[in-house]
Amino acid sequence: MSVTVVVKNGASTVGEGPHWDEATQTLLYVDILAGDVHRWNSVTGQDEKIHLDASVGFVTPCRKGGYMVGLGKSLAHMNWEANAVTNLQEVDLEKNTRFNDGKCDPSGRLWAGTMGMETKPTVLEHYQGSLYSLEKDGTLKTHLDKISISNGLAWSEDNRTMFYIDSIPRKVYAFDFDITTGEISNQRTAVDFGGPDTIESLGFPDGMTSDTEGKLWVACYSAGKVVQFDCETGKELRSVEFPAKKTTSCCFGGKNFDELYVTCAKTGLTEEEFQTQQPLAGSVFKVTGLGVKGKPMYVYEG
Ligand SMILES: O=C(O)[C@H](O)[C@@H](O)[C@H](O)[C@H](O)CO
Ligand SMILES: [Zn+2]
Repeated sequence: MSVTVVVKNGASTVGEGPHWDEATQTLLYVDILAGDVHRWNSVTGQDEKIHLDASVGFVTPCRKGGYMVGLGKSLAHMNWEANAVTNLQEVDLEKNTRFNDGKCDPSGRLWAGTMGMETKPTVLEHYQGSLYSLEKDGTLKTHLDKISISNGLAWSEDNRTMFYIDSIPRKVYAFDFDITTGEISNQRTAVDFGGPDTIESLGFPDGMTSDTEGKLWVACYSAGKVVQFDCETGKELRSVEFPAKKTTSCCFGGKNFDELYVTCAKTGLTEEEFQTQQPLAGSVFKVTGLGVKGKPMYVYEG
């Protein structure tokens, strides 16, 4: 197994939301607080970016062209070439929140959640966020409220379970998932990161993905790790370490979906800490030789 840097310091704030675009062999990711969407071309090695006028929590391609982004409190469609953004839905009207992580489910519906504004990483007013879905017909549904940091999403191989992270309780939740109606029910804890004594070693669960064996790969923010968990037992199976502490999310990519791409944040480090301790903060990493695979990511079908 080896970890390499593919985009050194690609993000200047919070690198997040990696999405492998199979058709173009590019990796999309966001730099949340900078308001930037990045596109790294694995063939040419070029990293291009587009700047939007609010924070951007996630990016995901649309079947019809362009991308969906979580822009401030809006779900918006972005046309990269035209540098044009169209707001489709606005949420949390009375609240001081922003969209954070988002991802499409196996039927092409978009799921995304919000969080309160952090005064520094992981410090924020709790319970201000909600989890939403944007149906393929463009309607918005609210599924959960009182979320603190809405984060990673993943679905089981049989599409009957949805996994979802709220970073502050430090839990990966499982729900029964009805792919036809898009309803979630029967919330339980799949992985519990444990009590305060485990913050040092495991950090906060952040973004995640699943492999073809149905195991979850969870980025452990502030621990500099991505950990593979068995979602049936909640047990840690394997751990991959990175030369940056604020690991935020991961996805499988590459021609065979056997490479794990990992984003991380720089926000919260002083310039001195960045220079002397974590000069790779904000970079995008690639892990090869894991011996597991993911599969093509879902896109918005609306
Ligand atoms: O990456 C994210 O999802 C958030 O936007 C970040 O702010 C951090 O990860 C969070 O502080 C720890 O969970
Ligand atoms: Zn996240």
